[in-house]
Amino acid sequence: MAPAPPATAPAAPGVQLDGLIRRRGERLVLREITLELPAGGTLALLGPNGAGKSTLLRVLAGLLRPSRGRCRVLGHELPRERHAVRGRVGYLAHEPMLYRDLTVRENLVHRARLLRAPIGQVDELLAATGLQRRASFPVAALSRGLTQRTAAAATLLADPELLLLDEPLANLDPVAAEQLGALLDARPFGVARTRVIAGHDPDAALAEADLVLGLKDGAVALLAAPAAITDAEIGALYR
Ligand SMILES: Nc1ncnc2c1ncn2[C@@H]1O[C@H](COP(=O)(O)OP(=O)(O)OP(=O)(O)O)[C@@H](O)[C@H]1O
Repeated sequence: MAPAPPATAPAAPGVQLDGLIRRRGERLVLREITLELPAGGTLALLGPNGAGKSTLLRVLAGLLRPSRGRCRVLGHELPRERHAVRGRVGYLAHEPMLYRDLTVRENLVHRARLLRAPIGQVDELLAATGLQRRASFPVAALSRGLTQRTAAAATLLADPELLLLDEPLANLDPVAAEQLGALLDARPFGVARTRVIAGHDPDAALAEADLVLGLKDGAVALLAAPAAITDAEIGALYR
């Protein structure tokens, strides 16, 4: 007798890159990156300044087109099927994407409306990020760390399935780093989030990732599970 089909279709991979190339003018900024990250997995991006980490995150966010090769997130081809992942991907950029003249709360309400997220999430996230007392401050009047917390809260609206995080804990004091780290870690409801995290802390990357991509001058210098990576390989990435 034929085996019964699975009750639910397996989840599409969180991220699939196939020969991804991105040029800036004549320069190759990403050179032939191929990888697959299962849904619910965490990919850590490491590499020296200018290696291409932020550029890769921008491609995954649908903000830059691949020059060649393929990029799929949550099972959808970018940029062609970008509409299918709208509101399902949270991108915390290096430079916070906030309106500086609007207050913290106004920024979050505006983003919640755009994403059609329940407005109740704004208060939940203000509390979870310790921003309640600053909710009526314009973003322009916030310190860098508080701005980063606001940007993180905005990223989490609509409970995204895929988080793209560019140095998410930069500028945060230790308490805020722990608080935000926990928020960006777990998925409050349902299955775990898929995450791609760029950073400069190899120890943290090895501790939290399922897969590590080391980029050097846009090329894949390292692609392995943390347990298979040696100190020497990490060292070579930065030489
Ligand atoms: N807007 C731009 N125009 C032209 N070149 C750019 C632009 N943004 C980035 N680059 C170039 O693309 C390359 C990759 O930059 P990217 O910001 O992706 O690196 P990164 O690994 O994120 O660096 P960092 O660790 O410093 O944040 C660099 O050589 C950079 O100079």
